[in-house]
Amino acid sequence: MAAQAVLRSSARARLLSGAFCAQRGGPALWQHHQNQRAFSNGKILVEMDEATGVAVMKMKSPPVNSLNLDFLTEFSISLEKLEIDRSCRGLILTSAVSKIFSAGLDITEMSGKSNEHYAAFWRAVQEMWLKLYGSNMVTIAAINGSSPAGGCLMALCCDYRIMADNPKFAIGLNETQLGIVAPFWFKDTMINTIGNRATELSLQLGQMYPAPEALKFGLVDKLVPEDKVQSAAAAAMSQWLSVPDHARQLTKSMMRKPAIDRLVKQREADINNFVSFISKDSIQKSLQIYMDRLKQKK
Ligand SMILES: CCC/C=C/C(=O)SCCNC(=O)CCNC(=O)[C@H](O)C(C)(C)COP(=O)([O-])OP(=O)([O-])OC[C@H]1O[C@@H](n2cnc3c(N)ncnc32)[C@H](O)[C@@H]1OP(=O)([O-])[O-]
Repeated sequence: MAAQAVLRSSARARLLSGAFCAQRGGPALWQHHQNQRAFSNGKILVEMDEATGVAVMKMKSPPVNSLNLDFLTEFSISLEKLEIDRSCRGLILTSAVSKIFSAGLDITEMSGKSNEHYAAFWRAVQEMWLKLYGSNMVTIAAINGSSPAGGCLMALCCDYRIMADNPKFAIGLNETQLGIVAPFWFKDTMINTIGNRATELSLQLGQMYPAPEALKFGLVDKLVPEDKVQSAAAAAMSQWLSVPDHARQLTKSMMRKPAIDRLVKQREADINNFVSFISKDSIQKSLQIYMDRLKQKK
């Protein structure tokens, strides 16, 4: 629980100190409408049902919800805001972009930038993971589209995953396909979900799994028709919320704390590793080739 408590109190301290606010012009305010409260930071829309204590967070950064520095900052601010709101017990994470959950880390943030930029970017990726994986809320991913790499990581951070039953939508940690390496905490998150052997296969091959295969591997928990993803997530949420919060939270922390502590202990070293890796000429070349291929495929 210590890591959890530290996460919570440091999140609150940063929010109250306005560290993020000064930088981005302040957190968005709640708008009230009957039993609903909502706020938007631009790339993130949040609607909370006051009767159920469930917030739905929609990622809205077209064309592909790629995770750039702005997006990650807004995401972490939004999550902090919900985390410190005692009336919010559950979070459904989904996408407002058709056919895409998230394309993962924004590759342009990892190409042709300064080492200072890479360090700030990686810290924001770590922050997103620490907050989402360590959240006290029940978190359910409503995966309504493709979800490679960092998008898959976000889904894996949630307690339960429901995906649209469409073989065109794929999910997985495909980093090796780009010539880059998922860090140990991406790997730990996947091992904690699907086990060691399946993770080894997935990570070495950079495998993307179409939705039906993802279900077989346990990468997602349930497939439903595309138009039922949100309602299925809401139904699963009521089941999860029927468990007393304190018992569920302690159990979640018991399962996840070792992985969280591992990153907390070596955050700076992990940032340094990322910066020295990503700034190598050979890695920059690989990313360039991958981006060119993405554009040519059109
Ligand atoms: C060590 C670090 C660990 C790394 C973790 C990661 O997450 S690594 C990340 C690993 N992530 C991946 O490997 C995902 C790669 N992406 C895909 O596989 C597909 O884009 C898709 C399936 C998400 C959507 O297919 P679709 O046919 O619906 O859409 P489309 O393909 O036509 O793309 C539309 C526009 O978005 C652009 N763009 C796309 N993704 C990214 C991105 N991540 N970033 C930036 N830009 C991206 C794309 O170039 C195009 O731009 P244009 O030409 O309009 O200027």
